[in-house]
Amino acid sequence: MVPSMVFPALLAIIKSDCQVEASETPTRHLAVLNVGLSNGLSEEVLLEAAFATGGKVSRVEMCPGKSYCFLTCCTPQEAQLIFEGMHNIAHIGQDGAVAYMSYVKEVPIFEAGNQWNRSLPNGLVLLKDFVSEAEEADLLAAVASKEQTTDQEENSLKHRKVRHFGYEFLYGTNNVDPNRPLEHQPIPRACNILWSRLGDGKLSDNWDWSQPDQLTVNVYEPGHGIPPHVDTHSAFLDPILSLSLQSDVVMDFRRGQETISLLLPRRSLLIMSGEARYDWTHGIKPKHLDVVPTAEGNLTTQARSQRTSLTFRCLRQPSVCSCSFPQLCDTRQSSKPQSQDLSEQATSLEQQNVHEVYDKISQHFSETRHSPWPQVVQFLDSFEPHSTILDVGCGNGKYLNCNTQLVAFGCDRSQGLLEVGRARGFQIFRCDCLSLPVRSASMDGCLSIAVIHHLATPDRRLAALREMARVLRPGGRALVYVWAKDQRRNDKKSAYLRQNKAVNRQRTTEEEQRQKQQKEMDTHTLLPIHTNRTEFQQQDVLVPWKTKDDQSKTFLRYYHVFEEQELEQLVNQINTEVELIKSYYDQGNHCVIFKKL
Ligand SMILES: O=C(O)CCC(=O)C(=O)O
Ligand SMILES: [Fe+2]
Repeated sequence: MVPSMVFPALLAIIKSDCQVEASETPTRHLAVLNVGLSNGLSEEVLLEAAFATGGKVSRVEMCPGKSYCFLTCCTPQEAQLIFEGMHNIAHIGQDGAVAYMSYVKEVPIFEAGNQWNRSLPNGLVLLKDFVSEAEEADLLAAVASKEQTTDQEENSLKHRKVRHFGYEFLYGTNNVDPNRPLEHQPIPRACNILWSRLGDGKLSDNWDWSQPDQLTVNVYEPGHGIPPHVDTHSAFLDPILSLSLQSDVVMDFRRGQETISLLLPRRSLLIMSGEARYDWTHGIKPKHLDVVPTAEGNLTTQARSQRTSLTFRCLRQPSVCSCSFPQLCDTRQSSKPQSQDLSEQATSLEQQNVHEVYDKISQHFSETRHSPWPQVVQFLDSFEPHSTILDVGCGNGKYLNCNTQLVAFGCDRSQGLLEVGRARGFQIFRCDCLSLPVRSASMDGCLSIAVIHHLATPDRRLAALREMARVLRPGGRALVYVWAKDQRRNDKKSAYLRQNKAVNRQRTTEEEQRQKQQKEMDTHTLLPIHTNRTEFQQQDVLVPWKTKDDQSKTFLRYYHVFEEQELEQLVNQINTEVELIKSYYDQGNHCVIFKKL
């Protein structure tokens, strides 16, 4: 079969997208059509299917926002194994997408996904070959021995099996009870070989402890993992040690949206201290295969086998943490009021930092919003004359008269902005985007431009999309724009970042003011105040708005800035039958068009 004859349309798309040419004879490279990030499929499910064919993959390129991806093998023969085992045969992911393959002459390289070539989080140290194979066997025997597990059943609820020594780690509270040491189950003596190996080095200079008093043993079968977490600050001192036995595994460290993956080889010791212990989460994805870097700088897949890890910690007493990393610190968090539930907190945040702010800044805000975005206009122009369009969160109504052939309505929460729009003669009404007073299936099109990033929980953002899906008629289409966390694409700064240069002179005073405001707020909120016209460090932020007349007066608007693919994933969760028909990045915004089926 000549694949390029079979899927000319799909191949034409990848050719025009990434200048990749199909090859009629086998090469090392395969394009996998119909399998990609935009149809919700991950590298992992793809690799499992490829692995099952017996062919070995040396590199994977998932393409941001696309429904295809690429695999590279060491030889064309390997690629052929995968081609023959998968093309039009393999059903990938939960929905069973059929994989269509084609040999290609080469593979494009995308910037995304390179979480390997980054430097490690500060305070993270990996000591390879920390124990010998003989010591590994002794340690495994010591932590497995039956006499020591008498008063504790292995806990299979957590998938992986866990066993504790010294003190039990209580998963209900994520803490230990210092008054209840496991008297009959001390840390096995076999572990003592480890401390002398650490004791004399510089490594231990900043440590809070010299010998651990708590050990958790985790036994992972292939496919098991541990969710991203931080070991409770108030429960344990610095550092945390983890010895890997029996199998390599990849551990992911995350801070905000940054992810760094690290291969923990069998018999290595991982030391998490300082920032790595307090400010980054660590976790292991529940997978059978890991993607690991090769010495040549490629990626390859590696099957996991059973892995046992020994995590050594030392209790903190009293259990009050005084670290300087508030983000994940339970001591800091618990001093904040926690009385309201999440949705109440979300509504009050939106009330204070969205609705009230827009009401106050409406006049000035409206003056800064005049030129319509070309791609939004293009979307509006794609409708037949006399189509009904609802702009949800229409602000001053600038999209309502772009195409006078349409019957366009707008709605907004902000009384101030509505007044501006009303004065311009638009048909607008006041409502909340979570409950549109509009009949179901009545609109040909919906717009939501820079609106749902002001909603403070994923459920509320999804609910807003569902409302739009509800009011669309079958066949109707919606366009949604949200602010992207990533304000730079292909090395090009968004308009928002580009303004930075112009205001450089003010920068220091702005930054000082921001820090001052942040200090004042710290006692009741953990949301960071963003420094305007710089890249986003976090997804949930307060963005300052300075009024025109009184520069000293700053309003803080709440934003949830979106990660790559986050908006697409929300669209996939809308229950009404909708189809994502386009997603793109436009000057600092993630954008989707979806259609009601
Ligand atoms: O398996 C590991 O290496 C880590 C275990 C861990 O993070 C924990 O038990 O808190
Ligand atoms: Fe941990």
